[in-house]
Amino acid sequence: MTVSSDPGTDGVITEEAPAKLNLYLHVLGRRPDGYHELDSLVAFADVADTIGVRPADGLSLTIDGPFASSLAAEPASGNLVTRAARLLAESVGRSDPAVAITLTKRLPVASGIGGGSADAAATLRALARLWGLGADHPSLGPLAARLGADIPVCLTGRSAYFGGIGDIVDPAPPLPSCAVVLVNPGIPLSTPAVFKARSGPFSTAARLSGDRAPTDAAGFAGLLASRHNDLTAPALSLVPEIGTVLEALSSAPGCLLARLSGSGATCFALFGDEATARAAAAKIKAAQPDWWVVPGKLSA
Ligand SMILES: C[C@@](CO)(OP(=O)(O)O)[C@H](O)COP(=O)(O)OP(=O)(O)OC[C@H]1O[C@@H](n2ccc(N)nc2=O)[C@H](O)[C@@H]1O
Ligand SMILES: Nc1ncnc2c1ncn2[C@@H]1O[C@H](COP(=O)(O)OP(=O)(O)O)[C@@H](O)[C@H]1O
Repeated sequence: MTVSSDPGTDGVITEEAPAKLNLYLHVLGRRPDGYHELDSLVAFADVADTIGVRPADGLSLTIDGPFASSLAAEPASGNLVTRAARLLAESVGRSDPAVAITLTKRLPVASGIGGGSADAAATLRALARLWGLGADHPSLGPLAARLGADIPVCLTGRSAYFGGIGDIVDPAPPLPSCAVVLVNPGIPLSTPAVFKARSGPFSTAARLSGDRAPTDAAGFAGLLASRHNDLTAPALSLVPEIGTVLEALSSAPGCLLARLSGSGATCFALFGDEATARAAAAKIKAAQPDWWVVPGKLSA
């Protein structure tokens, strides 16, 4: 996780909020409360929103960046960033968060890469630094879980398995260096709607055996190929364009694996090196100028 010096000369503390990718996602069952039990290997890409915090008279949130307009219609009080700030302030006995927060929104909203969850986790980390609480303050984990199923894994920012409904986070073995391309067709997809559209039998858990992942991207993609994302069929039923995105990624030269992330509609493909990923991204963007197409790499 990249962080700025602590704090910057302008008094702002920044934290990156990277895109989460579900390298595989198996749905194991449905609990009586409607939540689903999951088994997923989660990794992060070097494509991120940025959170900045600085002391102020009261709590405020300013959103900029290419996807700021996607959040313009929602009240700032409902944003996961301000909810995270209020909850952390309450839990450490601060009556008011008294911080000005800036969110630079580069990740598409409601797109299966956990941008909102990453923003909330980055806010918790930034405020823990601003308030001198320490990165392992005992309030952070429980607060993350209260804010959303994906947020505990985003708090660590490292590749991990998640189990339970996303609240059980276990370290994953070191992943090989992999280049990626992320593609979103510009259609938001609601996570509850996708879970609701899921049908059919449940899967079994499929963690990689042993404590090692292959050391090369091709071997790793081969292991992932025998796993899947169980939300692909319901997501496709709601947004058929996902099929076009997966085809564009799969047919790109050098693509090792193309898959939907989370509940979609963002898809990713793995490549052995960054030059090949950049070439694939340029070709897809030229054919589909309205899509969000970003090359990058998986973080360690
Ligand atoms: C599906 C995943 C996979 O990583 O990612 P996204 O597609 O959202 O990025 C996550 O589990 C999403 O986590 P998150 O987006 O935090 O979900 P939450 O806000 O807690 O839940 C939103 C809704 O999704 C459904 N939900 C979520 C998680 C889960 N394990 N089972 C569910 O059934 C429930 O209907 C819930 O009300
Ligand atoms: N900071 C935020 N960024 C994105 N979405 C947010 C944020 N705060 C609240 N939300 C809400 O969370 C929903 C899910 O957003 P997001 O995390 O981008 O999607 P996903 O869970 O599919 O990866 C959005 O539709 C929006 O209403």
